[in-house]
Amino acid sequence: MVQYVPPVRALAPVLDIARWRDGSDKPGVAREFDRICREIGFFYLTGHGMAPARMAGILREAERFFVLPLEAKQALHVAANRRGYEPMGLQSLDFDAPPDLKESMLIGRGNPPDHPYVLAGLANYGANQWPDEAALPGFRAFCEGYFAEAAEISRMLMAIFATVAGLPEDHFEPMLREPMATLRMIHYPPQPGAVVGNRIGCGAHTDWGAITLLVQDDTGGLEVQAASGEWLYAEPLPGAFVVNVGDMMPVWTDGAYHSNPHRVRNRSPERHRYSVPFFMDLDYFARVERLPAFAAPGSEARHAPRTAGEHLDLMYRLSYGEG
Ligand SMILES: O=C(O)CCC(=O)C(=O)O
Ligand SMILES: [Fe+2]
Repeated sequence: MVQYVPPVRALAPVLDIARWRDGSDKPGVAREFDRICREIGFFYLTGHGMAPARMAGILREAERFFVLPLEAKQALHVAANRRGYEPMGLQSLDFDAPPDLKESMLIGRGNPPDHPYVLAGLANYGANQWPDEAALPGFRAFCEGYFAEAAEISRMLMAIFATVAGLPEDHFEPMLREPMATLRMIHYPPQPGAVVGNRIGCGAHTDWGAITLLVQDDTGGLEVQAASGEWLYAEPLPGAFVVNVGDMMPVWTDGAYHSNPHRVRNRSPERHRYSVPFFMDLDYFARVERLPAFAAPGSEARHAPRTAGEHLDLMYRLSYGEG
């Protein structure tokens, strides 16, 4: 358990990918991505192309969802495939800390029931649980549109990473064809005053996949731990996503990139905080191991190879106390 001590300064790096998107300086953007990720696996992403209205819109949809009566949300109670509504207090992202002060709505790609991964009973695939259209008009369509664009931006970041590693831009595509991608809408009630019993909005954790794209409202509260051990505020930057690399990156890069611990405390005395991370996790069966570009000659890999799905399953079980 990570004992809560407030941060000391602010997260700084900004990666602008406009020159990747228009093709004017792909190598320059790849170099900048690499430079930042070697320093800290967390940065603000600009030049990504998502309209501000869509970024604001997904936060608005999250708020519309969470203000529904509890019974309406409970009717969508999270299923074994990890899609649906997760009430307050179910998960401890810092595994042996008290449960997180948050409620969530988990949305995936909505694979059909005859999809082989759904038939095989793999979590993170399969049907979503949507509220009634009458109760929340437009919610589903908006979420699906956001999901598709967030996935595209994540794929672009993976193409940038492939370039850094001296690989073709589409190197990771086979691992992203059937991704365990998840949109998690989150509501954090206000938590003013001192932290009691080390219980906060979400406990210190790393993300478990490849890359995460986060949109947060202007309440603030996200905190990131640098490799030095120092905690940093990752306050919202208008128009930017907060992007972080997940646990697969240190494996690919032999520890050159950090999957930094982070946590949330909504310090506001009265404001409810809404945030929406989009987790771009790989295909369940993707095997992740050190890439040649990151292997010093004759050295042993620092991190054992792993299967993306097994890692995710283990982390889910630990964070829900099913360890
Ligand atoms: O709400 C946030 O700002 C971050 C949430 C987060 O880190 C997570 O759900 O993994
Ligand atoms: Fe996270």
